[in-house]
Amino acid sequence: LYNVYLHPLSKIPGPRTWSATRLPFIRSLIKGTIVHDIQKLHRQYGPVLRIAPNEVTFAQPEAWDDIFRPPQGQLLKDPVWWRRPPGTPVSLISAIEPDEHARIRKALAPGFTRRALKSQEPFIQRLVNLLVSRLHEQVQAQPSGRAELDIAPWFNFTTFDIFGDLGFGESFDCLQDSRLHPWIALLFNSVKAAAFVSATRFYPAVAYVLMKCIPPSLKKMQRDHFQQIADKVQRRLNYEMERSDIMAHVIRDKDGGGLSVDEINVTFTVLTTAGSETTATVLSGATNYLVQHADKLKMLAAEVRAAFPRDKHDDGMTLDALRGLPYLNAVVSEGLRLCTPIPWVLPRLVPAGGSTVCGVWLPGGTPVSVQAYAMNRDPANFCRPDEFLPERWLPEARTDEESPFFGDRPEAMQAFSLGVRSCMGQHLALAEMRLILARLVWNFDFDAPEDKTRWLNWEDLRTFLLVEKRPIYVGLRLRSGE
Ligand code: HEM
Repeated sequence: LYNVYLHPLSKIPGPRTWSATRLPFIRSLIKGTIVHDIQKLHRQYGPVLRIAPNEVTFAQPEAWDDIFRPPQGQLLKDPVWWRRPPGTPVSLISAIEPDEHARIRKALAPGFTRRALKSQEPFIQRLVNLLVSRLHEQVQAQPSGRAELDIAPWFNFTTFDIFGDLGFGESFDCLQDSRLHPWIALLFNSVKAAAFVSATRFYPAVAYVLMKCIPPSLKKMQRDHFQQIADKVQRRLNYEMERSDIMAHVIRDKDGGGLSVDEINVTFTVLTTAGSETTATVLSGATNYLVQHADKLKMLAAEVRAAFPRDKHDDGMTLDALRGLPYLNAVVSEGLRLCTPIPWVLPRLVPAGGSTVCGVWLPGGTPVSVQAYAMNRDPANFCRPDEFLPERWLPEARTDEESPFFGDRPEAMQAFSLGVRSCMGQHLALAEMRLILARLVWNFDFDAPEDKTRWLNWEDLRTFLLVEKRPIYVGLRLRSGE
């Protein structure tokens, strides 16, 4: 009764059950329906929504600035989600205190600039070449000349291999072996459990008991999982030759008092997932939409093939050259909008003394978050929001008043977030997505599965901190005439 009627947040719209206790939120988190449940609640209650007794979430473009780059200084991450077990080293992602975060980010930053990306390009190109050859083999193994396969793992193979190469100087060899490295397989298998463990954090006593109940074999598995990355880091640190990868900058900075080996280990463990699974999700989602929208796929293939004529090999597709293709960029942006891999950016805390977010005054200590999924699919921000329409991102949609997308609010979509904690890997992610999509449509003719029961509806996927994995079947044959 206190929470519903007397709490300082009692005037914020939201369902009574969610305002009264944290339990409906937790149920939704464990079921994997949190993103969709909150989207429905936003439709019903508006862009400012109370989703727990003490927490408010926003689906309004202004929330990006108010939460992630307010003029009075950054709002800190909510420790409920990021608290580390005592004695464990801090990583870039778990660092809450601004000075500590800035120190780690500064050590990593030189490895993520546009200039650094240019020197990393040969590593990326080599692995995307390998992806194309592997898919060639899949097609050639079919007497009909058409392979129908689940493309999602192939994107994971490629993005994890790329991060492995750029981060540790050795790829995970997923493309080489055409299978997920056991480290990644275990990561995917533990995602649901991770959502469950996160849910217990709201009840420290439950979390304590749960941690005590974890069998020693599982704890060992967790230690071994971490150790594999620590071993990779160690091998890279011992590497004698100069290599223009992400770690090279960290090593240079280490001698100048940068990160400790423990901090490198934990930071690169989280980076492996942050830098690979995210990009693979968007690539899977965009490809899923493309094969189900043959007209858009045709336009993309036409643009890429015209820019890189057939008499030249597709090796000429440099990252720089691809940056200038408008339809390719539009497809990537539409993929980021509809299949955003971080559909709900975890909460920040309103500073002591309280503050105003989207015109609503909130007491100090209130967790506030942004619902990217709800915002990206809100008709107030995007015309025909649930449809895959890359045209909305073309430059003419901004200038032509007749365009149905003239009234879109592109600033509502901030897939990489904003401010001092925005995504460090956005140049790399965009480059990978452009290159992989372009190389695929240049080399292959894609289509949707003949059996419609194999079509995936992206909205059906659940979210357990990461977006659920399901097969994305596509048909592919060698580009016609070859
Ligand atoms: C399509 C792909 C990607 C998307 C949509 C994406 C999105 C995001 C978002 C929304 C955040 C902010 C999270 C928060 O504040 O809670 C973030 C943070 C971050 N991302 Fe990405 N990301 C992508 C790919 C990558 C890649 C390829 C890398 C690096 C290899 C990367 C590295 C990072 C890092 C290091 C942070 C933490 C920054 C900090 O706390 O200072 N991301 N990303």
